[in-house]
Parts: sequence; structure tokens; C-alpha cells
Amino acid sequence: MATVTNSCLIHHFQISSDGGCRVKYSNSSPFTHISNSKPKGSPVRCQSTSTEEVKPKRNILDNASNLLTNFLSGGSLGSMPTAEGAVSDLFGKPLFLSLYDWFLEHGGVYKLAFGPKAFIVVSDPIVARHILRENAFSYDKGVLADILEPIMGKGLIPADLNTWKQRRRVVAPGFHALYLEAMVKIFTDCAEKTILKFENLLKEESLQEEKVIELDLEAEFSSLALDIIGLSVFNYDFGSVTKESPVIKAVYGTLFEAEHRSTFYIPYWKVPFAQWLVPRQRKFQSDLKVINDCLDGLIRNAKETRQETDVEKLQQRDYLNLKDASLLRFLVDMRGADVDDRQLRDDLMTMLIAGHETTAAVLTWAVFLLAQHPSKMKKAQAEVDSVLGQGRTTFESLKDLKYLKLIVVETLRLYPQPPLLIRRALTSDALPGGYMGDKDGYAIPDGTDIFISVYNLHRSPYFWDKPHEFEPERFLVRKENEGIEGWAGFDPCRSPGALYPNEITADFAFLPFGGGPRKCVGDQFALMESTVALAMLLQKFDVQLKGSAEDVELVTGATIHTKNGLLCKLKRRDNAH
Ligand code: HEM
Repeated sequence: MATVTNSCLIHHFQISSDGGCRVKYSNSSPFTHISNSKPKGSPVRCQSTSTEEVKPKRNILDNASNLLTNFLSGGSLGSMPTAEGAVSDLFGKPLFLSLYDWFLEHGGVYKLAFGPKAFIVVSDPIVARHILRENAFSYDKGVLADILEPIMGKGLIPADLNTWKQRRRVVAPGFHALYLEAMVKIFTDCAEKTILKFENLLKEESLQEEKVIELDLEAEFSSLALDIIGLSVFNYDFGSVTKESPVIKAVYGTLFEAEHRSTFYIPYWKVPFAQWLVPRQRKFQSDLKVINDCLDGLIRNAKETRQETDVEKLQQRDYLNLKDASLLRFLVDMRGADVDDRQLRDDLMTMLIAGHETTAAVLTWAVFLLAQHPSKMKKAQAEVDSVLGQGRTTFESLKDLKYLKLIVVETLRLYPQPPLLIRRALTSDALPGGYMGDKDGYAIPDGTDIFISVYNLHRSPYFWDKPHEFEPERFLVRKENEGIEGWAGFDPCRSPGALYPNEITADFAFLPFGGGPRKCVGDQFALMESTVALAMLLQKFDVQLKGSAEDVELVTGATIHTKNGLLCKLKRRDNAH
């Protein structure tokens, strides 16, 4: 394990342009060396400007917590490094940031003693690959399922393995290429409405001298992502970019509650009668009812107008000219009367929540990062101008928006949504030895709760050069000797034809959509949606932060977002007509 000194243990509430923590590798192309074989000696070294040693933080609360955890786990996790100071640290900042500091201190697999529970924190690609792919069916969603089940029922994210196996087979074919092509048209239509709204606001402002509008872009992206998910998943026009409605309010209310539950460690929603007695819980139940009634109506309507049964024919439809090319249409036409309404509703609710906030967060952080790197914004705009001119984004043009795509993936690297993946071992398991240490791996008992820290993997000084810097170009280098363009240290041959770098090309050191059988079903959808929205914004506007980057505080629930919005100044580009 490399020695890491104190200056690396900064809290990365903001990304600074110089990275804040300087690291260097003895190996210039670290990715190519990820393999099951452990590195000999200590191949990577994290250098820092300070020589101060890390001082373990302890207080009575932490000591008691560690003792309790070891006692309750029967000492079975005893040899694993333990994050000291866990309990007291957790109250100060988002959990995933503390997990990063402890990762630098304790390595790729360590134990977090948290009251009566122990969580294992994994920040090593080999161990992550084992849990997510190689031994995926020995794990379920554990704590996450407890939190989400009241909202998503047996939808794909919280579903137990048996339900998941049946439903994944039904839902995944819905994301076929022709559907995605039709969706790019919907993304473009919706993004155009957002841009039009900005232009109209600008017209109102142009009586003033500056001709600049100030907006909370995080809120605007949230509306845009909601409209897109409504139309593409169940052909429902929320129209939230321009109006408010009871359904929109209910969706935001439900998202807010889902978020609150995911940051709260006590399942207060399980307290008997709470849903009738506590006003907040009553509101949540009534919000849920508004959305469920809306979804039930849409499912009923789709069933009444059901058309075909054959999956192959459905996949060959002229999706671009369909009035309703939604996923719901596909699922009902494919399964028709067989489909269980409740299960369908759970799946739609899951996609509404999973697909909305995540994409809005990617767009928010992409703009945040670009605003701090004006030269990269100019480079992106030059690409948009050369590929699109003043035209619209299309399925074909996405292939040529190469730099924009790298901006999207680099944003996901720095701000993964969600920053942690949660699993619980269904049986005892032997975790493999990781890449980063000289350990032989650990045996874990069934019931062990695990956080796979995507944030730590994505900012690992062992795999990324200048891990905290925004450098979309890092993914695009010429591969030595082969003369082909590939992704830095990644092997594009592992996933030929991939439009974006992914966990396969990176061998699980880059996991923006998870990996293995429970990987995000909407990954391509989300990447294309983010690329389209970003391209259309940059085509028309120069964007600046209203205040300084340091003013933008981050908070987390299910995703990483800002505390008070992303206040920006938008100015129409000189050459935009
Ligand atoms: C940038 C946007 C998105 C990000 C970063 C993202 C990320 C993820 C991640 C990391 C997982 C795996 C969770 C785990 O292993 O525990 C996941 C699962 C999932 N996502 Fe996404 N997602 C995005 C957009 C979407 C969209 C647009 C949809 C649907 C339209 C969607 C639907 C789902 C579903 C249904 C699952 C569960 C898959 C399963 O268990 O079979 N996601 N997502």
C-alpha cells in the first residue's frame, strides 16, 4: 500500500483547477496493468507536498462503535483495516467524501464501524468486479432495497433476484437501437424548448444593457430531464420546463422523500402508523398516490390501444414516425394482457426516479466544470459548430460529437451518480485479493453490507493521473504502436464499437453505470440525452458561474447535487443566430 500523507486527505467539496492533491505514478499507463495478478512490491506511489503523518482520529464514541461492530460480527471481519473515527466524522460532511479519505489511509478494502453495523467499503476494481459481475448473484441490494421498496415496489433497482431475473428480460429489449434513435429526437425537441425559454428570458432582459440572464441551471436541468423521462418512458408530457402541475409537484415530493430516506440511517418510515400520523409521511403517501393514479391511467390507456405481440416486429417498427414511441408502449405491446399492472407500474416508477435526477446531476456538474475551464468550453463549442452548425442534434451527429461525449464521461468520473453502490452478501463469500495491496483477500459472512465506492475508484490516485482534475482528453490518446485512437490506458478492443468508455474497457476502474448483470439499463439513453442537452446549450450560449466555484457547496442523497442550486450567467454567443 502506498504511503499517503496528510495533504492528500483534503475534503473535496469543490474541484480545484490544480487538483488540490498532487499524485504521480511510477507507471505511466496504469490501466493496462490491472489484472488478477497482484503487483509485486509497491508499484504506485502517491507523492504529496506534506510529510506530516496521518494521525488516527478517535474518541469514545468511535471506540465503542468499533468494539460493538467487532463483537457483533463475531470477529469475522477482524483482520480487515478499520476506519477509525467513522461515527464522529460522518456528521461533518457527505459520507462518500469521508470514505475517500479512509480509502487513502486504509486501502482498497476496509471496514467501516458504524454503531451496531459494519459496512465494508470497496475501492478496488478487482474486488468490485467480483461482487458486481463474477459473483453477482450472491449479492442483493440490501439497505438500498429497504429504502426504495416503499416507493418502487418490486421495480428493477430494489427487486429481489427472482423478480429481477424475470423483469430484466422484459425491460432490457425495450432499449433497442431504433428506440434510442427515436429518443434522440425527443431529447432534441425537449432541449429546444429549454433553449427557447432561455432565449425568451433574454429578450425580456435585453432592455437592460448587459444582455445576460441569470438562472439556476440545476433547476432547469431537473425540469428538462423530467420532461424527457416522461415522454420517453410513458409518453406523458409533464411540460415542466414551462409549467407546474399537481403531478410534477408530487414527483418532486416523492424524489425529495426518496432522497431523504437514502441519507437517513434510521428507517423512520417503518414505524407503525407513521404513514397516517406523521404529516410528512402523509404527504408522501398522497404524492405517491397522485403519481400511481397517473401511471395506472397511462397503463390502462396503453393496454386499450395495444397493437402487436411479436418482439422482432416491434423492434423493426418505424419508431421515428410513431406518435408514441415510449417504452411503456413497447412493453405493453410485447406482453399485452399478460403483463402484471402492479409490476409494470413499479418498473415505470423506478425508471422515472432512476432516469431523472441522475441525468440532471450530470448536466449540472458538466456545466460547473466547463465554466471553470473556459478553454475547454470553447473547444466543445467549436466541435458543436463544426458538427451541427445551427442545426439540430441527430442520432448520426452524436457519433461526431466526440469531445462532448468525453466531457460527459469525465463529468461522470468526477461526479458519479450515485457515488456508492450498495450490496448485501446473501451467502458467505471469499473476496479476491485486490490490485492495490498485498492482501490475499477476505472471507465475509452472509449478511455483510458493502459499499462499492465508485467515487473512490474514479478518483483513485492508483489509476488516474491527476485524479481530481477535469481532463476530458484523458480518455483519448493514441495507443502506442497500434496507431489507433483509444481511451487512455483503456482497451477499446474489449468492447468494440462502444460509443463511450465504459466499465468493460476500463476493467471496472470506471463504473459510471455499475457493471455486471445489474448494470444500468438506461446507460446509452442517459449518455445520449446528456450529450444532446449539453450540445444544444453550448450551441447558443456562453455560460459562466454567477459566483465563484467555491460558493457551490455539494450535498448528497441518491446523487451528488448542489446545496443552493447552480447559479449561472448565460450570454448568447456572438455567432449564434
Ligand atoms: C446519467 C444518468 C444515469 C446514471 C449515472 C445511472 C446510474 C445507474 C447505476 C450506477 C446503476 C446500478 C445500480 C447498482 O448496481 O446498484 C443503475 C441502475 C439502473 N438504472 Fe440507471 N443511471 C442513469 C440513467 C438511467 C436512465 C435514464 C434510466 C431509465 C430510463 C435508468 C434506469 C435504471 C434501472 C432500471 C436500473 C436498475 C437495473 C437493474 O438492476 O437491472 N438509469 N443506474
